Amino acid sequence: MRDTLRSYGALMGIGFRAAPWHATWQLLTGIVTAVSLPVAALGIKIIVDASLSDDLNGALYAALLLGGTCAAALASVFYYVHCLFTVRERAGAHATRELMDLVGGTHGLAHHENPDYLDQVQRIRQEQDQLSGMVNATAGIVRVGATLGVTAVLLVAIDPRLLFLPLLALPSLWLGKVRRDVRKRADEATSESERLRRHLFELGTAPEYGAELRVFGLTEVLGDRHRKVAAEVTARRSRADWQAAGLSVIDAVISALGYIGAIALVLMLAVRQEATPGDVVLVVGLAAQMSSTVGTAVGYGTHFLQVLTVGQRFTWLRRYAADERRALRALAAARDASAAGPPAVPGRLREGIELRDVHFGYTGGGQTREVLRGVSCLLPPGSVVALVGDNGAGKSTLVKLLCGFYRPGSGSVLVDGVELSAFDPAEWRDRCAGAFQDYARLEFTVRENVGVGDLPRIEDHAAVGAALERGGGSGVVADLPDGLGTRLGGRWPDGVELSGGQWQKLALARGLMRQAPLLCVFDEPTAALDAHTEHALFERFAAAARENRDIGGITVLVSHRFSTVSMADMIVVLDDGRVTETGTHRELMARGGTYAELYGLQSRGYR
Ligand SMILES: Nc1ncnc2c1ncn2[C@@H]1O[C@H](COP(=O)(O)OP(=O)(O)OP(=O)(O)O)[C@@H](O)[C@H]1O
Repeated sequence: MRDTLRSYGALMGIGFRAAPWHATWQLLTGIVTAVSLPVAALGIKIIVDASLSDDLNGALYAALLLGGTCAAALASVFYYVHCLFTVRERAGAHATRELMDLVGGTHGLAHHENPDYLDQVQRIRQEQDQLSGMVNATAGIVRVGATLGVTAVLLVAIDPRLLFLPLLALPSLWLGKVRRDVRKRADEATSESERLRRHLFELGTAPEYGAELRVFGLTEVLGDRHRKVAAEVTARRSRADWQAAGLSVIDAVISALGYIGAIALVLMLAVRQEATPGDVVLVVGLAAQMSSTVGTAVGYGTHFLQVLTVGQRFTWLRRYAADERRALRALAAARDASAAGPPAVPGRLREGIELRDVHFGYTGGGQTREVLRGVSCLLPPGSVVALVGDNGAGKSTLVKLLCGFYRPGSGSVLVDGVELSAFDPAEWRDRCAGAFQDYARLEFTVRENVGVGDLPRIEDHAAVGAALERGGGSGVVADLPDGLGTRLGGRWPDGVELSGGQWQKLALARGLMRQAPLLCVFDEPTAALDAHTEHALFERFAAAARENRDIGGITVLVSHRFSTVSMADMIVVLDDGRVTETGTHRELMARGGTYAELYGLQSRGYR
């Protein structure tokens, strides 16, 4: 219950922080709109009774009441709708911004491997529109409550037995919930098939898979599978729709019986002179309003529960991020409390980076699978180190540990003898640079795309130009209509789409923006480039790294092309999470081990 209240408070907080006045006015004008309907029915009753008893003044006052109520209702409806859209829009922007901060602001990458985290984030991303809907859902429920409340008072004033009419909202609400559950069960039962249906559609229509589908003649197979899965989904969901329709009929019958019962009761009272003709008109009017009020209540109730479910995920994510921040603060406090204070990241590396018996595993499905099994090696200062090994040997994982994205399960990563985890993570990150396999295609201008690699110098055209030159991307820019100012990405009217290799060259340039990094990693960022271009680029990186020797910066290259890595000062061969060989190309060739064997195989393949 506390969690539910907290989620509710969080979503209302978003609405009220984003648009405080509009949110308040939405609630207030909602009440005015809601009350105006039964009050208008009351006005009609007074007019009828006053006219029948020749009370001209009473009829006129009632007419004024009616006119005033209608005017207030009309004005408040307009303002209500204006407030609704404003709150939704501003709260939506506020919520998505917070969502980006919560997901992107989490320090490491480990949470991206946590299945619970991934599941929650995926669902919130799908349902993020709902995050802005709590003020609206609340305003709707308040409206319904106000209408039912005033209606109940008016009916009780005629005869307390008429109270059963608003109470009939309860079975309607219950049936509405049952209908929602029926549909939800059908959605859940078909969610996997639905995901498959979407995946098949995506495969069949995405341009990037077009060539492969045609070569393998898969278009028809995919179409058949899609039809079959879609038929399954539709059959299950239409069964649920029929059940829901049956429940709606029961609901309608109960409402109709209530309507008839209320009119019969008031007519009986009128015959016995216990109710006026105006009372009959009032009950008929209120009973007619009742069915739409109950329908609205069911709609808003459902909406409220849906928004609340997303809100619970959102507060889960907030808590997760807060726990992570707390853990980081505790770490920082521990660093601060140590006698020497928190160590500063060195200006230059003197001893290098040492991996000492590093173990690391990914956790998923309640199990941890060890990927690095006791890795030990020293990356000397000022060196270019190449990491090689089969697919899945653990190269990328090692690179991420060096960047501080993950912490070893056991063992140490020491930077000049100091535990990497002892540094302020942001400070260490500022001294790292490079490019990764999964580089981002930032659809900004070329200057921004590259310049974000060193935010303080994003406007520095010369720095961006130099990084492009080093990353082999100058030729890409030369062909673009507005040079560095060209907008990238095919989905924009003035955007230019690039090839995979061209995007990759920009990602490389981005990774080369920072000045004097202590650690520069290139984790297969050249897979889309041909072997010669990769070789030339890596030679350039290595030359730049050697120029940077005075600060002891270490460059780590990961590649499957042995001809490319042969120029490194040190080659580390990883096999199934263990270092099996280290040395220069010459030393490893002389040893005649795995490296020599794979190098030989590859060079024969190229011949
Ligand atoms: N995020 C992850 N969650 C779970 N397991 C992972 C994750 N990333 C990698 N692994 C597993 O860890 C092992 C090492 O992966 P890693 O990406 O480090 O290898 P790699 O040597 O870089 O491979 P490749 O040359 O194919 O890029 C693999 O078995 C992989 O399946």
